[in-house]
Amino acid sequence: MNRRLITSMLSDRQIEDLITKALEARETSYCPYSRFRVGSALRTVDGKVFQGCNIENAAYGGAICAERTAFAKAISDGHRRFVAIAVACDYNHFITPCGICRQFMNEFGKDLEIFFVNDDRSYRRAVLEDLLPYAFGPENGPLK
Ligand SMILES: O=c1ccn([C@H]2C[C@H](O)[C@@H](CO)O2)c(=O)[nH]1
Ligand SMILES: [Zn+2]
Repeated sequence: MNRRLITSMLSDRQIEDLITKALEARETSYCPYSRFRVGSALRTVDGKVFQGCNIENAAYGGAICAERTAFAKAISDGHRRFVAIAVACDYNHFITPCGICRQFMNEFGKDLEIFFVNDDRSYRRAVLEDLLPYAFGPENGPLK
């Protein structure tokens, strides 16, 4: 199903909850090198929400983004199916996931809704498939 042109699968209340949790998750960000705090909140199909933050490293390449932190927490707790993720940074800015995160998230479903959250709680919404067109995913690799 192509969900790009239709409205969110989430209710307004669920969207607001995800926004609150993404903004809150910034507080735990470990970002002494960039000073760019990012928080995320990932909702599973059964309604659980996992929060994530970016975690940087003295060896800069070892950093992990807020999006992948939330996915790692959820997957390692046994969840594989997700409906949406909200991402927020500290600025008046609609942050969008980096290329590594887009590929990482695509493994678990190109239908994922992504909410880019501004400091004032306003947001933009996209579907992962539109952020990573012609993706190489599990249906193309050795699992196909
Ligand atoms: O969508 C994004 C973009 C960037 N970052 C992090 C990585 C790094 O710690 C800092 C600056 O790029 O922000 C995220 O967590 N998510
Ligand atoms: Zn990323």
